[in-house]
Amino acid sequence: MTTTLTPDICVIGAGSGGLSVAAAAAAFGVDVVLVERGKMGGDCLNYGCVPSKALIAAARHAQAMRDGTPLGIGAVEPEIDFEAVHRHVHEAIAAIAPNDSAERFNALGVHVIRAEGQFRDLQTLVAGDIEIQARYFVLATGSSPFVPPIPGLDKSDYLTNETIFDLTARPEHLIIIGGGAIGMELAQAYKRLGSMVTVIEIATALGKEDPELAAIVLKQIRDEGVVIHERTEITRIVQHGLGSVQLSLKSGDGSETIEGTHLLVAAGRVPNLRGMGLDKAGVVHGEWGLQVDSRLRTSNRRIYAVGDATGLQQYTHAANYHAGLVVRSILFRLPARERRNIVPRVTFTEPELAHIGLTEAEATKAYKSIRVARWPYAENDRARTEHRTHGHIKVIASPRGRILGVSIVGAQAGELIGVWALALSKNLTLRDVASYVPPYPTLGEIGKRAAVAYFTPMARKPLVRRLVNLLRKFD
Ligand SMILES: Cc1cc2nc3c(=O)[nH]c(=O)nc-3n(C[C@H](O)[C@H](O)[C@H](O)COP(=O)(O)OP(=O)(O)OC[C@H]3O[C@@H](n4cnc5c(N)ncnc54)[C@H](O)[C@@H]3O)c2cc1C
Ligand SMILES: NC(=O)c1ccc[n+]([C@@H]2O[C@H](COP(=O)([O-])OP(=O)(O)OC[C@H]3O[C@@H](n4cnc5c(N)ncnc54)[C@H](O)[C@@H]3O)[C@@H](O)[C@H]2O)c1
Repeated sequence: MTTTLTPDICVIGAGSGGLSVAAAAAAFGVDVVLVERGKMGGDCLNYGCVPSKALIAAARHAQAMRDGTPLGIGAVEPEIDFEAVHRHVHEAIAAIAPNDSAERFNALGVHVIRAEGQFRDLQTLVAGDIEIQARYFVLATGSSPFVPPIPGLDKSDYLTNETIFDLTARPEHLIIIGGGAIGMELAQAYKRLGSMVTVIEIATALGKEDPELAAIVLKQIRDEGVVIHERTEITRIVQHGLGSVQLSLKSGDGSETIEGTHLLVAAGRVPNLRGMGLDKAGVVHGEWGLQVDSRLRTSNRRIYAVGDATGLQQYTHAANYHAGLVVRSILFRLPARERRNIVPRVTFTEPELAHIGLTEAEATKAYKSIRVARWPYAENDRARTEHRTHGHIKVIASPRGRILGVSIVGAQAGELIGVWALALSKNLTLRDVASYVPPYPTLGEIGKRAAVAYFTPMARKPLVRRLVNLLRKFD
C-alpha cells in the first residue's frame, strides 16, 4: 500500500548538504522528510573527507618519524601496520557517524526514509512505497567518481574513493589516474605509508591551483618519491589477473608501459542526477550539473539544489553554505545570493595548499590593474622555531586594497585561510587585515605581514614622506 506524505520540505540525499538543510529546517519546526538510498553522512563521512584526512594523519605521523633530524630527534623508519591504519580510519568514521545517523535526525524531528528517490511528476517524489508531495524539494544527491573512457579500464579491477579505504593491506604499487585534489592527497599519503606510487595526469597536476604555489607542493611530493607523469595520456589498460595492472602511456616524450598492483581512478566527479526523473520534474540539467539561479533554485521553482549535485564548488563547506542559502530562501523568503568568491578550498597535502577568491591569472583577466603581495614562512618566527619554513602567502588585491584572492602554501595553510574567508565574506580590505593584532608567535602572522607588505611601497612615496615631515613641525 502506498503512503502519501505532504511535508513542507523533502530533501533527497543525507550527505553534508542534505543533512544541513534538514537539521536547520527541523530546528525551526518545519515538517521535513529526508530520503537517503545509501549510507547516512554521504561521501564526506564515508568515502571522502573523513577517511582521507584520517589516512593523511597516519601518513603525516609516519613521515614525521623520518624527518625529525633538524629538530635533534634521530630519524627512524616507522613500522607501518596497515591493518591498524585501516582500523584507525574506520574508527574515525564510526566516531563521527552518530552525528549523521537516522536515529539522531529522527530525534531532531526529521522523517528519515531509507530508499532511492525518483520524481514521478512536477510535484511528486517516489521513495520505495512512499509518495512525497512536498511544498519544496531540495536535491542534495552528491556526486560519483568520473570514470574516463580509457580502453580496457572497464575490464580492470580499479579502485575509487568508494573502495580504496577498505584496503586492509598496503598496495605494493598504486597507480593513480588523475593528479587533482584526491589524486595528490592520496598519492602522498600512500607513499608515506610505504607504497610505491605513480600518478598519471592528462593535463597538469593540481591544475586548478596557482601554478606558482602548486609547483611547491608537487616538488615536495616528487622529492618524497612519488612519480608524477603530466601531459600524459593513458592509451590502454590491461589487467593481468589479481594484483597486476599494465598501463600504456603516451606523452611528448614518446610511449611507455608501466605496471602496478592497484589502480585508483581519481579523474573528477559527476553529479548524481541520473535515473532521478528530473525531466518529469521539469528540472533542466546536463551531465555535469544542474541549471540553478543565484539562490540555487532549479528551473522548477519548487526544487532547489545544494552541494556536489549542482556541479558548482564540490566541497563539504560549500554544501553547508548552499544549505544555509536554501533554508534562508525557503523558510524566510529572504533574498539569497550564492557567492563563489567566499568559499575557500584546501588541498591537504604537506605542505597544504589553500585558496580563496581569484587566482592571479583569473584576476589579471578580470581587472585592469592588480597588485600582488607575498610573505614567506621563512620570515615567520614560529615557522623558524618549528623548521616549517617552506612556503608563502600570496595576496591578490586591487590598487586600492580590495582583496581579490589569497593563496597559501605551507604548514597549516588550511587553518590560515580562515581569516581571509571572513575578510572576503565581510568585504574587509587589506587595510583591515594590516591593522588587526594576531598573537605572537603564530603562523597566522604571515597574513598580517603580507597585508603590511602591500602598503610598504606607499611609505616610500615622496608625497607621504612630505606629509610626515610636515606633521613633525606641529609637535
Ligand atoms: C576522497 C575525497 C576527499 C574529499 N575531501 C574533502 C575535504 O577534505 N574537504 C572538503 O570540503 N570536501 C572534500 N571532499 C568533497 C566532499 O566529500 C563533497 O563535496 C561533499 O560530500 C558533498 O556533499 P553533498 O551533500 O553534496 O553530497 P554527498 O555527501 O555525496 O551526499 C549525497 C547523498 O545523496 C544520496 N543519494 C544520491 N542519489 C539519491 C537518490 N536518488 N535518492 C536518495 N538518496 C540519494 C547518496 O547516497 C549520498 O549519501 C572530498 C571528496 C572525496 C571523494
Ligand atoms: N581537500 C579537499 O577539499 C578535497 C579533497 C579531495 C576531493 N575534493 C573534491 O572532490 C573533487 C574531485 O577530486 P578529483 O581529484 O577526482 O578531481 P579534480 O577535478 O580535482 O582532478 C581530476 C584530475 O584528473 C585529471 N584527469 C581527467 N581525466 C583523466 C585521464 N583520462 N587521465 C589522466 N588524468 C585525467 C584531470 O585533468 C584533473 O587534473 C575535487 O575537485 C574537490 O571538489 C576536495
